[in-house]
Amino acid sequence: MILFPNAKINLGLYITAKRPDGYHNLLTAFYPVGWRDILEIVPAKGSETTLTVTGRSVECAPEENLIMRAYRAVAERMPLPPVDIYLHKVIPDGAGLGGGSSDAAFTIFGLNNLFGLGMSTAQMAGIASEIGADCPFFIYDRPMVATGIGDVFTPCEVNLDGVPVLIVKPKVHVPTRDAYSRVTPRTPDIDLSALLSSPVEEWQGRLVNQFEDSVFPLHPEIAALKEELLDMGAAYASMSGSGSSVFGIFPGADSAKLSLVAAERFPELDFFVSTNHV
Ligand SMILES: C[C@@](CO)(OP(=O)(O)O)[C@H](O)COP(=O)(O)OP(=O)(O)OC[C@H]1O[C@@H](n2ccc(N)nc2=O)[C@H](O)[C@@H]1O
Ligand SMILES: Nc1ncnc2c1ncn2[C@@H]1O[C@H](COP(=O)(O)OP(=O)(O)O)[C@@H](O)[C@H]1O
Repeated sequence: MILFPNAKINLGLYITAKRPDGYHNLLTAFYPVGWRDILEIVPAKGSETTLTVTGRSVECAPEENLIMRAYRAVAERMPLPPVDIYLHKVIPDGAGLGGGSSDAAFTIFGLNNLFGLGMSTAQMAGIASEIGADCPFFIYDRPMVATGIGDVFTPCEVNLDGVPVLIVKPKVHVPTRDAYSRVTPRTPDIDLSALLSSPVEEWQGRLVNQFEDSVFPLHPEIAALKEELLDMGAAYASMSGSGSSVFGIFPGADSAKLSLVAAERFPELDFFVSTNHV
């Protein structure tokens, strides 16, 4: 079975409270984009489950890879044969794009289909929530307003079909835990679903990622990249999640031309132009 785990961006992100367990409640919209890894799951040749990673290197031991954690979380609950898993890593990590969480969620989904495990979407999301706060979203993988720790969902309408979104990853890596430790929670006076259903030209200045307040002073190159996307004509630009990726939304632009412009402007950076949500 071959799967193509996709990345996400956050459209607005507000950290509303610190919880007694150390996690934070937030308000955000998750928006799936077409930057994808390649994941193959096949019945094992031997008696053990294996993971082989190619492409971009993932900075953790194979058994700590979120894919293996997802396999073990399913195997704890039901009989599961060993599998050989092949990951070709494309999505940058430490990027606020949820690439590792997506791999884990697609592993749960893939095992469910490959072996006819009969898990419901809600059961799969429940297992995903043990892997990471971002992980359950990828089981649903459609535009969602999220609250709680990012695990309580309401579908939302975002009118970006066919609109190019340019995502650029600066070289800096922002650890999620550090980013959360620097924010001061506050409750925003905003109706996020209503704002997202308004034209994208009305978002800048009204739709905010609160992580920018603490991440930009530490990493001015991320702030500069956001400004550059606005200079290039983005109707809206923001950092995604806890960074370090920045994205710009370009209504009316030609995606192929935008890719060429990005390749000229950011010759040393990873970037991707996504035109449709998944
Ligand atoms: C910030 C967000 C926004 O979508 O995304 P990324 O920037 O990572 O993509 C997410 O909340 C990241 O979710 P995820 O990356 O799955 O976080 P986890 O692995 O569960 O947690 C990593 C650490 O972040 C902090 N954390 C995470 C989620 C949350 N709601 N509150 C927190 O305080 C905790 O300190 C935790 O130890
Ligand atoms: N399959 C995976 N892909 C990417 N990162 C992974 C994976 N498994 C574990 N990790 C670890 O998770 C961290 C980043 O996860 P990721 O979800 O890509 O973060 P972010 O959304 O913050 O960019 C990295 O430190 C990496 O070592």
